Amino acid sequence: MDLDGTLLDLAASPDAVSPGEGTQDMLQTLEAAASGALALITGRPVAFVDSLFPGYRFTVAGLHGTELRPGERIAPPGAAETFAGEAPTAAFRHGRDLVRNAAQDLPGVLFEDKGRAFALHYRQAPEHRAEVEQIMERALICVGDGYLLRPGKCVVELCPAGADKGTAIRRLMAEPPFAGRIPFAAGDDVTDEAMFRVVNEMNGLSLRIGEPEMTRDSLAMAKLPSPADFRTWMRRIA
Ligand SMILES: O=P(O)(O)OC[C@H]1O[C@H](O[C@H]2O[C@H](CO)[C@@H](O)[C@H](O)[C@H]2O)[C@H](O)[C@@H](O)[C@@H]1O
Repeated sequence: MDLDGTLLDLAASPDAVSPGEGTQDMLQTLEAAASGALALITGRPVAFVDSLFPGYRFTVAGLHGTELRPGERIAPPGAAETFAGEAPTAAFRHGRDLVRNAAQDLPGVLFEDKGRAFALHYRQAPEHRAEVEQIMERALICVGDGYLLRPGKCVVELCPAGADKGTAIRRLMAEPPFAGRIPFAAGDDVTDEAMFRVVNEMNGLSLRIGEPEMTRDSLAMAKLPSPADFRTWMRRIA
């Protein structure tokens, strides 16, 4: 499942999210019931996800599938390294610094450094959307080949190309304990549609979270209006 807007309520800034009481226990219960076949598939870095769930490592596909780290139920702590792809190039670091500096001139626009990716958020300053898009388009030219822009909810991200949430599902489904199961994927954003496409191809179940006007064109076969509804449903299953 996806995190922001699916399991977690959306917040004003990237750092202001919290899983809320009981969510970690619920996920661990579901993970145990599925013999470890539960993964968090997110645009966040793996390290940020770990910080949300202290003392426990879930299986996480981070940075839209760029990073992959098996959880402690399927690989003991210490044994499970994060696969993170290529290290950032000098051009990437230069592009990132340009964007960080440009954000300082736009009140309410937030820069998020995610290691091998970065994002510019305009949730608190929607009037700057066009400038944010232009800054990120210039950054893409600056970092060169091997990267792409991902527009999301009040955000534009610059990420390594070559992976998305659909490729993350394929990689997970090729290995135990996921292999041979019917996949279920839940998400709330355009970047989650890649997961739904793959899960639907595998005759699995796909669920998009969001109000009906936002989810009308989704590939997902089922819809729920909010993260709170999703958590209630997951708790019932747990
Ligand atoms: O794939 P996800 O787990 O859904 O992550 C997508 C991006 O989510 C975060 O941004 C979004 O959530 C913020 C906190 O609620 C919100 O302020 C922002 O407007 C949303 O776009 C995160 O900051 C990004 O790094 C993720 O890629």
